[in-house]
Amino acid sequence: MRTFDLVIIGTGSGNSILDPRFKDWNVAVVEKGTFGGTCLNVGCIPTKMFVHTADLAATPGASARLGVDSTLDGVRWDDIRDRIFGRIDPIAAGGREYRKNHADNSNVTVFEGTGRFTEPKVLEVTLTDGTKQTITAPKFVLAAGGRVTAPDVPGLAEVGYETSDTIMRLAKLPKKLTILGSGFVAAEFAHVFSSYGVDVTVVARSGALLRSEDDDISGRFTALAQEKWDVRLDRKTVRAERDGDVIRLHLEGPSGAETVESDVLLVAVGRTPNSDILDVVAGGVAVAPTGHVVVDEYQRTTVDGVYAVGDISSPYELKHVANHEARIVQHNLLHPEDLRKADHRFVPHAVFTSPQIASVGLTEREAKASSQRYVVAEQAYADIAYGWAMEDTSGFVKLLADPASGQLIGAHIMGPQAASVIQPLIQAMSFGLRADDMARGQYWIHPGMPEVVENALLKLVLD
Ligand SMILES: Cc1cc2nc3c(=O)[nH]c(=O)nc-3n(C[C@H](O)[C@H](O)[C@H](O)COP(=O)(O)OP(=O)(O)OC[C@H]3O[C@@H](n4cnc5c(N)ncnc54)[C@H](O)[C@@H]3O)c2cc1C
Ligand SMILES: NC(=O)c1ccc[n+]([C@@H]2O[C@H](COP(=O)([O-])OP(=O)(O)OC[C@H]3O[C@@H](n4cnc5c(N)ncnc54)[C@H](O)[C@@H]3O)[C@@H](O)[C@H]2O)c1
Repeated sequence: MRTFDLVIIGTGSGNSILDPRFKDWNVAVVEKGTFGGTCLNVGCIPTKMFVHTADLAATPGASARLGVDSTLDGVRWDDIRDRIFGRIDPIAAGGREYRKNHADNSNVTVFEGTGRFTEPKVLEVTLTDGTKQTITAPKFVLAAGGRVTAPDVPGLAEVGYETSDTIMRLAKLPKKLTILGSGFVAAEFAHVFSSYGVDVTVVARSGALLRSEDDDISGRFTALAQEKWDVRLDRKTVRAERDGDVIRLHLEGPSGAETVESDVLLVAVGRTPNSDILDVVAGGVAVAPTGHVVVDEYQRTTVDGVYAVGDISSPYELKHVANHEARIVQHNLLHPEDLRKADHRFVPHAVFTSPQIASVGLTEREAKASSQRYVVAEQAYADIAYGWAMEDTSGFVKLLADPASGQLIGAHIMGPQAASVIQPLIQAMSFGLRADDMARGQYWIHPGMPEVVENALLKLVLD
């Protein structure tokens, strides 16, 4: 058994923990897949590169009503795909090379294989050549992320479906794509592929897309989606079958039995933490019923010296959360006498679909359920100067605030650049700025998009 000072499992957010301050630590890094993890290789980065090209491809369709006539001559899938991964793959390879062979990392040993705990702080790694190595350390960081799941639908495993891990590398663009699921991945890839001219069907088991968003966002997004995609709501997927090049889903819905056919099926029904593959329970680490490793506010697991970060322990499953937690663990490893807490008070997210969506804090549904007093204000993009100039028809900001304290408790935006427009609201919530002070205590550039936030703030009726 080899002994290290620190073992890091997973090279997504885990890889960012090491810096020159660890130069005197004898560190083992364990990775079973591609260096860099989900966000770099199959998540945030490539998806947003596809979304950018989708936004470009969608422009001719949106600009004619403003008097700018252009046509989309075509989408060169092979070129888009190869350009994107031609930029990403070398970063992953470079990250691996740096950790394995660069002089900066002479204190780091990379184990390429799958780690599995056999007892507390003892990890057996099955290397890619099939051999096994056992390693131990007083400190561990569990950063093994999560993986795509699939529902238990008869025939599904046999039809050859895609997931977010595989769909971006398709050999050719499909004519017809069915997406099973109606969350983040579904909304983003429906936008990408429909903008490229693919005929998209979205199968949702509930009555709305993105239903964990505020009901106004989810409702309006679903209505817009129904204009662009074949949206099947309240559908149970009963069976899947392949018939030559066609994948057929048998559904049951409000009007009875129906089928949907396509040449590619994307399954996008969520992810599960990799705590089972890692057998953290054998390592003495407690796991929640969701499969997430249990951590305290310092990102400590139930085993002394063992920390966890990112999707393996976080219900948010977002890269900015994993990054924040990695910085907290980095500090806590280096300064055990001065531990820092992770801050999960106001975790925002954005869905890079069309229109873009961003949100932070409570939805109105959650505010109602919490029985706290709240006031609501809404502002349409169309009624601020820039949104009016763009002739935006669907975008809006919805704010919830506590009228007694003046504090914002939730912000929900659908519309152009929502992921950027929301940032001052995240800042206000994080630093406790009152909504009225925020509106009146600063200039808002005219005519800038953030005026939609200013006007929503001004509409809040506080005590
Ligand atoms: C399609 C898609 C788009 C996304 N877009 C966004 C976005 O726009 N914004 C955003 O904030 N988030 C986004 N996310 C979520 C984001 O990618 C994740 O939250 C983030 O990557 C999690 O990082 P992590 O370090 O926890 O895990 P990962 O990056 O998944 O890293 C875990 C690593 O551990 C390795 N590993 C697992 N088990 C073992 C084992 N037993 N032994 C050795 N190694 C192991 C894995 O191979 C992997 O490399 C997206 C996710 C997906 C799937
Ligand atoms: N922009 C971003 O930040 C971004 C983008 C993509 C993915 N992600 C992350 O990746 C994770 C995975 O994304 P996702 O879209 O797969 O998950 P999700 O949790 O966002 O959505 C899953 C969807 O599948 C549906 N579903 C679940 N079980 C089902 C079943 N048996 N049959 C039919 N539908 C079912 C759910 O109702 C939900 O609509 C998310 O949690 C998210 O945090 C983030």
